[in-house]
Amino acid sequence: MADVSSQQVPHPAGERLHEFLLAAVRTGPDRPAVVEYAGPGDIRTTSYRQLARLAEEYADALAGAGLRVGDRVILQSDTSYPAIAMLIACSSLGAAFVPVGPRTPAHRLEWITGTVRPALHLRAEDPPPGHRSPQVASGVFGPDGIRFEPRPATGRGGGGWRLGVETDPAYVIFTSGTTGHPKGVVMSHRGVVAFYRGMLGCDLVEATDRVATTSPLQFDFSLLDIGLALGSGAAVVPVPRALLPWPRRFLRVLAETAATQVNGVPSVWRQPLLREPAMLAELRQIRGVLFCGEEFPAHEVRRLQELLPKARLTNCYGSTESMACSFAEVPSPLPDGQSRLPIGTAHAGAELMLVGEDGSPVEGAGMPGELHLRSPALFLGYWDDEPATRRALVPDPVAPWTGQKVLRTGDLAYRDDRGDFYFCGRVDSQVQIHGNRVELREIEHRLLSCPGVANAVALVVDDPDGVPLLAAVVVPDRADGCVDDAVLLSHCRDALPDYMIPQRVEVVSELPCTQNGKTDRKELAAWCRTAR
Ligand SMILES: Nc1ncnc2c1ncn2[C@@H]1O[C@H](COS(=O)(=O)NC(=O)C[C@H](N)c2ccccc2)[C@@H](O)[C@H]1O
Repeated sequence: MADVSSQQVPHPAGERLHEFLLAAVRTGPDRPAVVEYAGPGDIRTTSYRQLARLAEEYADALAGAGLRVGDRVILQSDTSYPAIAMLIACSSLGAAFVPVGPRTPAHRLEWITGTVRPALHLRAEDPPPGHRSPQVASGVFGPDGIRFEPRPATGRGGGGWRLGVETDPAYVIFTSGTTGHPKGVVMSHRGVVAFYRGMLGCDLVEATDRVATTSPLQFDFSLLDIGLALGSGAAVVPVPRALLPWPRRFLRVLAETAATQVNGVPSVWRQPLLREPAMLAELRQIRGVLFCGEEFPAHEVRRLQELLPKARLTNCYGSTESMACSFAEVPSPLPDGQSRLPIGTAHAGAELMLVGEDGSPVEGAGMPGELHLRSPALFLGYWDDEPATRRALVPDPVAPWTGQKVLRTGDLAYRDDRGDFYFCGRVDSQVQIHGNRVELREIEHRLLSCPGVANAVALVVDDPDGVPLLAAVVVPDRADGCVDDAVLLSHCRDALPDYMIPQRVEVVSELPCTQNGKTDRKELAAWCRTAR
């Protein structure tokens, strides 16, 4: 029986993900590890002992199916008790899990599968119809085990026996890429555990807490939530994603599961604040709210503080290449004149620094520069993409001779006179849509591949309520000047996740250009604001 719990002495090669996540089995085996909302009045609690046991059952079945150190496993599921047990099982066998959403478009799943060449594609029970590569063994998993379809050959040939060590990949998360395809962020056990250790130093959560997670498994925010809860001996509360668009149902989940910490991108709060303030104010058990992925508008922060005066708000900043790196407590109440939240400074064990265009450190308060992160939690690199990796992991600008690499975040920021950083934009065309990282060029690649489109630009414009939305401006290649919106959007849906589908399409005869002939995106954005 594979032993994935932490009863064994931590692995001589260093602590790995499964040992970190199950450490609480030793101190509180019967404490709640996962609290699931199965419907009104139907709350299902799983203990650390039960979680460890299911992970062991999965690990045995996977080992019996021939899974080995270094293999990859596509894990297609929402965040759930079985999914958490499965990622623990993969970690215990030294296999890297690749989380993807249940409704990942076929093109995207096919591309990810062809890129990471997984040994196994595992889907949560009752999966929606989706892409399955005939070359890849697959299975369906749930609380009762794994059902392989067909059972993959055991004892696969080639590649010798390897020992799992902490510098091995723990997971690969695919995020938007500028080449028109997503890029795989490879995170090691050492990196993710180092981040978790730094995060626990912020004392955000206690063992009696229940941490509601609202992010999909393929967004590393969910992995932060799982590590924050389980690393603290607390419980994870997966909020069913189908309920998030319905504020009353979302808040009912928080009430019935007695969630005390609620984590999510800022936009999860937009509708509850607008439509159910009274119901939100009744959730007095909530003592912490953590958000990340994009800026939380100050007026919404103030409204949330009014409704949940006891809750500590934490602005978490970072990128998937280090999971995150800073946790700034929001002043309560947010001072009237303050329109922007600080992202603070790096968590214990890491350092954020500003670098100017000339490559030298920027020290003074108020001076903008590009954030660089020096940390043991940095990713290993982008999957099979050395050039992109070299652009992201660069020599330490302060001491390039050491060989140490630091993460070049692409984020612009400045320090205030207390030394706290404030995010102030990007150096490229990456944007955040409801907390999701989006390379506009990936959308443009897809738009341009649609028959009938001669040119296309994707951009973010604010709707009349000031909410950012994704717009596509296309130039048809036909003399009749028409592009069928429905055809264009269907073409996008075949390859892009839902948050990357343009919410507005404008057809123009030509794109405005700057003097040097580049598309004038500022002019285009201004035109979009007036075009409706
Ligand atoms: N608090 C912020 N204010 C303002 N802009 C931000 C902020 N957090 C990110 N961002 C932006 O989002 C980019 C990272 O995008 S991402 O790689 O998809 N990762 C995320 O958004 C989530 C990130 N991995 C994470 C996961 C779990 C907890 C915290 C952070 C950053 O480079 C920033 O541009």
